[in-house]
Amino acid sequence: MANREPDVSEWGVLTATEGYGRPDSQEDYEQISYEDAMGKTWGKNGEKPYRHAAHAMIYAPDGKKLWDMYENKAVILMMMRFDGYIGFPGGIMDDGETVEFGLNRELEEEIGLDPTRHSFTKEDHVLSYVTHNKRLLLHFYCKKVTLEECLEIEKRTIDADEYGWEVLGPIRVPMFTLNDNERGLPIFLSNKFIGNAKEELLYCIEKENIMTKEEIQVALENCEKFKARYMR
Ligand SMILES: O=c1[nH]cnc2c1ncn2[C@@H]1O[C@H](COP(=O)(O)OP(=O)(O)O)[C@@H](O)[C@H]1O
Repeated sequence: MANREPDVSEWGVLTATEGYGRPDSQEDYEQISYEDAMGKTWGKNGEKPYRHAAHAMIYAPDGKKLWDMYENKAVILMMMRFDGYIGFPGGIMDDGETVEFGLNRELEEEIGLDPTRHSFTKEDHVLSYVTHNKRLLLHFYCKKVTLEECLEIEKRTIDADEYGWEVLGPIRVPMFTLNDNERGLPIFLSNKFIGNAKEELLYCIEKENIMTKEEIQVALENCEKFKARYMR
């Protein structure tokens, strides 16, 4: 039988969610307050309302030195997603779920986080955004844990239900820069990140006093210099 492109209607469950995972433009992410995101029904009359999604950064202060030279300022957990983008664990809320309940459910499914030990609450909320393109209200959370807890959380990720499917593996952000000013965090920042995950990462690095605004700026400038030389 001749090869034939499957019709979109044959993609099954993917057709319902496929739009959410698509590459997107940074301009479409507008920061809003948590109250604004929660306080009204988003979407025009007669259209399906926007959905909520939540993602989270788990980190611990570090201090270990790479080759006895480069101090790793923190262990920050991200992940390689099914689509090749780097992001934080989390996802879209099911109907009727509160955002924090749905976030804890997603974290258990995606990284095996034990909700009896590390449950996320409103206290951990950092930022909210709306993206009209994807009709999503995005919420971002951040939690500091001890280094021991962080390493244990990281280990559990490969036993999670979604490991090997939606989540292809945990990733640590290199929180150091080698003395060529590029290898480490600057080159890491040249990766492809889903949604506004890169901005969320940098926001939390500053907010949690892991690096100063100036240090982050230098890393971003060195990332751009690297990209100008090696990427098209
Ligand atoms: O780490 C993140 N930070 C910010 N937005 C994200 C992140 N990960 C995903 N998103 C956004 O949320 C949408 C849905 O998230 P995700 O793909 O995790 O949901 P799902 O696992 O329920 O399908 C993505 O298409 C993207 O726009």
